[in-house]
Amino acid sequence: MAKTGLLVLVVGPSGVGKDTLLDAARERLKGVGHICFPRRCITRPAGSVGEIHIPVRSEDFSQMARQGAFLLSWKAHDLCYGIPRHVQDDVAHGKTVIVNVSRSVIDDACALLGHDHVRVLNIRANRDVLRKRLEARGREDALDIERRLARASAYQVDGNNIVHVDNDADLETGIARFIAAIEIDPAIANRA
Ligand SMILES: Nc1ncnc2c1ncn2[C@@H]1O[C@H](COP(=O)(O)OP(=O)(O)OP(=O)(O)O)[C@@H](O)[C@H]1O
Ligand SMILES: O=P(O)(O)OC[C@H]1O[C@H](OP(=O)(O)O)[C@H](O)[C@@H]1O
Repeated sequence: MAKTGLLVLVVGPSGVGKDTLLDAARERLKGVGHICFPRRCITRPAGSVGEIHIPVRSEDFSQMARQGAFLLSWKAHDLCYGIPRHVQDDVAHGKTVIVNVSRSVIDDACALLGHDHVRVLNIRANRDVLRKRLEARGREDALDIERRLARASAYQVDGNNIVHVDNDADLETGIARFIAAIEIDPAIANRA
């Protein structure tokens, strides 16, 4: 793979604000030509609360995976998620591609693209904050919220290509920190 291009993995527990921060960054960085924010394929019905995604029927997802449609895929919360394969070409062509992924696929991404082509933005907030946000979002029922909170500490995210972003304050502060984490990293902001 050429030396340009970067895959930026936005990770963190459910409810921490990944999609909200990504939406804000997508809006604020839309004039920055080399940065893109692809949509994920998810076996969740269209029109659900939260992120805009590419809805895929469960029966179709496994076939798509077998056919190589996804660069990265995983299961969580009784759903399947996939990052479209074209992301690999985008990175190879010098794009900075920013996506929300499971913490479980960080190692896969590094193995596929090489450590030099992967950055991780680990979004953090404490458990009480997660609970309040999941309840306020209202997309999941009480049992699903408990399962999501139980999963919150299931993964340790550490390593030398990781930037931690605290989203424990108000939204504007969280957005400012997230954008700063993108803009301060020359590898993310300046690759063209
Ligand atoms: N800094 C913040 N202050 C207040 N509310 C926030 C903040 N950040 C996000 N939220 C709210 O918290 C809820 C959860 O955010 P969001 O859906 O973006 O989380 P997520 O990390 O993408 O979760 P999931 O992994 O479940 O998709 C949303 O309703 C969002 O509006
Ligand atoms: O706990 P881990 O595996 O890191 O994250 C699992 C998945 O859970 C969330 O799903 P959703 O967006 O709420 O459907 C995240 O977006 C991520 O894709």
